[in-house]
Amino acid sequence: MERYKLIKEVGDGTFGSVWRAINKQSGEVVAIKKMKKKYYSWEECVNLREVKSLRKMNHPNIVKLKEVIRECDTLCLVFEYMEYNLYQQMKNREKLFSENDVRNWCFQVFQGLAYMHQRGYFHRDLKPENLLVTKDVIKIADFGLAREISSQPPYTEYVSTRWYRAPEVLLQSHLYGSKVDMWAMGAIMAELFTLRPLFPGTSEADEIYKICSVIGSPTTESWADGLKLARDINYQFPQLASVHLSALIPSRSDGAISLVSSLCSWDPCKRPTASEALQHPFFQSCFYIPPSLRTRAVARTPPSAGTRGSLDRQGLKRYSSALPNTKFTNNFSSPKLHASIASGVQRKLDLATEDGIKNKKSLKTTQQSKYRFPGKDSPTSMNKGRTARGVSESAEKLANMSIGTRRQSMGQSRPSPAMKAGVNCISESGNFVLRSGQQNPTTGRSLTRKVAG
Ligand SMILES: Nc1ncnc2c1ncn2[C@@H]1O[C@H](COP(=O)(O)OP(=O)(O)OP(=O)(O)O)[C@@H](O)[C@H]1O
Repeated sequence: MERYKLIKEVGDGTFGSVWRAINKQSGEVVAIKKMKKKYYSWEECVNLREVKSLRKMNHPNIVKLKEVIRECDTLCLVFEYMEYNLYQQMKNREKLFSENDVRNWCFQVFQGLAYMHQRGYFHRDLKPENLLVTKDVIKIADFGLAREISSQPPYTEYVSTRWYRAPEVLLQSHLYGSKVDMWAMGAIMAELFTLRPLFPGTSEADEIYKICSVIGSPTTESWADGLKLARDINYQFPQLASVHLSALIPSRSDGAISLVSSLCSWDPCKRPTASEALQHPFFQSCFYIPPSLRTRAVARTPPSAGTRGSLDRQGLKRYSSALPNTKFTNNFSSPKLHASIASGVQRKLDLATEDGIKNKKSLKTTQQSKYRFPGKDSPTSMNKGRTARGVSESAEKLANMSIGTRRQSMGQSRPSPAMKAGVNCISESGNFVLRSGQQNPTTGRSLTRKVAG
């Protein structure tokens, strides 16, 4: 760690505090995530989900893990540095993003997701805070909850930030998969368009209520499996009609509305895969430029997005049924500040109401979304209890909405017994470098929690 100079804390998440730092030798600016938990063995570090999954990823839209260092039982993950997260981009903005901005970002994220899903991983915690931006390039970060698709369900940990959490996870399905990322992307896309969260639930029950009030309560046709999941936990969906998304996301193209609508389908099987999303007519003007083919001529284009001349017929056909009577045009209307958006509804989770799930009122009242500040009082903060206890509590809470409970069995990895602390390092190349005896007494210090920027 003495090779790096820490400059400024730029993020404080559940698992680690993130610092902007400089590599003293090369001058390279990096982001160093200092994990809060102590790591008493190197095995523990290399088996960490974030390390295991990220080491296998090499994609322009996935944040690069450059180095892993264990020093004095503190684990530090060294990443390429990114300037902002998407939430920071949105929070103080008054003017809406253009449809092209949203298109370019989403096209890149879907490429990262398609790569990740094809490699057998899904992220499980996509949210604006985990999408990092430098100039017009966007990358997926925070693989702390990433799962191998081939790993054996049931998945029992507390998963994803509530506002972006897929209905099958809210209903405690143990068999969910990569489509949870697609749901989250639908919610994120809508938020990018309006600068307001689409489903700002104040509790898990309210989250389902908010979803029902936007996409309508599920039916046998729209999600038979979901009705069964609800029956299993004695949960009754509130009966609500859907609202056309164009009313909530005004002044956006039919293609944009159609994509958000298909991503936010109750039934995971009806959500497009990331590769299918890339074929959606919304992206008809985008194309992928493989890194090896990039030239100076396209240097100003985001590394993985460009302009595609011709409409992808297959994509149009696939999606023409998503919204009947939808015409796909390239005629994107200029964003107008909708009155309700201009009024500045933002988000802050009322923590007091989180437990109000037992209060049946929470199922009936549509809560007003409020301002949210990064790292504080956000639904993210609820993940601070991403523990076995958190799961059983949430399961119980949801079941308490009506009658009866279904208990989950939960496993949580226990830290290995303390081992002699040394300095371990794994580099970008994937080679292990053991640097024992280079302990830096200062690196074990505890950091104050502070959110910068
Ligand atoms: N590579 C990076 N470059 C710049 N900033 C970063 C980088 N990685 C993370 N950050 C900042 O730090 C914040 C927290 O990082 P991260 O999500 O990895 O931590 P976490 O403890 O896993 O958080 P969470 O509570 O979301 O699980 C991010 O939202 C982002 O603002």
